[in-house]
Amino acid sequence: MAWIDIERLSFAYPGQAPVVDGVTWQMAQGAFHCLLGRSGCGKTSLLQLVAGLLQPQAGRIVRAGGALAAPGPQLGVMFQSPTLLDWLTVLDNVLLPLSLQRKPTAQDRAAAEQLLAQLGLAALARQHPGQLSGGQQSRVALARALIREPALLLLDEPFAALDAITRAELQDELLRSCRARGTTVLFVTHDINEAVYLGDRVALMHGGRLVADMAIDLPMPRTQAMRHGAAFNAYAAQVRAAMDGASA
Ligand SMILES: Nc1ncnc2c1ncn2[C@@H]1O[C@H](COP(=O)(O)OP(=O)(O)OP(=O)(O)O)[C@@H](O)[C@H]1O
Repeated sequence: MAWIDIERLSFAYPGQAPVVDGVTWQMAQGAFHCLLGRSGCGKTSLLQLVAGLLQPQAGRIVRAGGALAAPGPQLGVMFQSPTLLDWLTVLDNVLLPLSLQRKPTAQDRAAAEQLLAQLGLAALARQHPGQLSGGQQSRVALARALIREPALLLLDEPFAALDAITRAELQDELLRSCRARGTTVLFVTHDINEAVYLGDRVALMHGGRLVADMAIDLPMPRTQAMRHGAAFNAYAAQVRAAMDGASA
């Protein structure tokens, strides 16, 4: 059974045609699902529906693991812009989802320090976000999304603004973190190579509809060398063809 079962979901902004139009989609627990599509096809709107930040006009989302609050302890969210608070230290930014609800404990602080260390930021814990590079800020935002060990992680083009090398590093760190915790991931991107590298499955959206949901059967863990291999390129070509077919 699917962990998240999206049934004939539709959503329109007031006075407009639907931007999510009868989407049916199953997400398996612990799997990395990429949602790929051209700009404006409705990816962010669908992610916000899954997050509970928008309410559908038709259809429903059934969650086998119980209702997910938005944003609650079971749900982590990360957007393209890191949206860190500059008056807080890096460590306190990571602890923010906890400190909005209660006073962080010594154990919470140790967990945050450990996450920062895993993401190569141990030395920057007492700095403020304005003193960090864009890639370092994205790492802090990723640590903040992971601090409550959410069952479901929703990411909306989180690495789109980064240079290619930093982006590749963060993709590997994200995969490692999510595999280690068994996190279910919905990752929105418009980059075919990113979707194929990260995804167990790549779902394709076009004009508000989900037009394909393809399995990517590449070995785990992914390695950067795979990007140059025949299997990776065959999947990228398959996804590209499906995108071209959808817009033909
Ligand atoms: N708050 C809003 N009010 C009205 N229309 C909106 C709003 N947000 C998005 N839209 C419109 O809904 C459509 C889908 O937008 P959405 O952000 O979901 O697409 P997307 O696939 O995520 O695009 P991108 O890749 O450019 O972020 C677009 O035509 C957009 O202009």
